[in-house]
Amino acid sequence: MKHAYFIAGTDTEIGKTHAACALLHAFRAQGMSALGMKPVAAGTDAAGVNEDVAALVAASSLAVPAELVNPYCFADPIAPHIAAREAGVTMRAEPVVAAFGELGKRADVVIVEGVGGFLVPLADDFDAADLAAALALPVILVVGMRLGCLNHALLTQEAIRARGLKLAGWIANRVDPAMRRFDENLATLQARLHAPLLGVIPHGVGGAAAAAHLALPRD
Ligand SMILES: Nc1ncnc2c1ncn2[C@@H]1O[C@H](COP(=O)(O)OP(=O)(O)OP(=O)(O)O)[C@@H](O)[C@H]1O
Ligand SMILES: C[C@H](N)[C@H](N)CCCCCC(=O)O
Ligand SMILES: [Mg+2]
Repeated sequence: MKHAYFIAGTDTEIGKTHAACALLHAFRAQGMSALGMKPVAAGTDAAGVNEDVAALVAASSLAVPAELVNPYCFADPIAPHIAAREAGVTMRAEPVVAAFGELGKRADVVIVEGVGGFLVPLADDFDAADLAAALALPVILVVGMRLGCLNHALLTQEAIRARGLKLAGWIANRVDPAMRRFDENLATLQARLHAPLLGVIPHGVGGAAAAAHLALPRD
């Protein structure tokens, strides 16, 4: 494995999966093999499929066992620690770290999507930030560009730093095409986030087309 990143977001439903898939395509376009991972997923369809996992698998260049891509999956689209408690499961870092290690043996790049926002609880004394720390990964922050994102992005930057993790870059994802003062908001984030802007993903652009809007992180 040459590169691996933890994809954090300013919130749930702001484009972590969308950006993670774009990054997988961007690395693949450089001739690297790339795998997506979703350690914790909440919400499945009638066939038991989680749409984030399906999207990451579709954007990956290799087929690997599902339990490596997604060690923890719950049916209900609710806060994952609640879904886990109801299922009688106590989530821990170790199975995720082990699965991540296996993925790393098979691909040049592993892109790990978090769950919800950066501090989402996973168990009584364990949250998504702990998971990123256990994996010891640099973080790429996806900012869902809409009113309110400045505060969410800056809080997340502080939380990443507080866990001793590196913010390797950030992606501005245009979830709200009608966001007012987009350019000024983008400039505000560029001034206050201490990491390179990897790109702006336009609204309605995904997959390989979105990859064309991204620069790969330097490290
Ligand atoms: N740039 C974009 N243009 C249009 N739609 C987008 C864009 N980015 C994300 N979306 C849509 O917004 C929704 C949320 O995106 P996505 O599933 O990637 O969010 P997420 O942060 O991964 O959410 P979760 O916390 O559930 O994992 C999806 O329907 C997705 O298709
Ligand atoms: C179900 C959803 N799409 C995500 N998988 C989980 C989001 C958890 C958010 C918890 C919270 O911060 O309130
Ligand atoms: Mg997602």
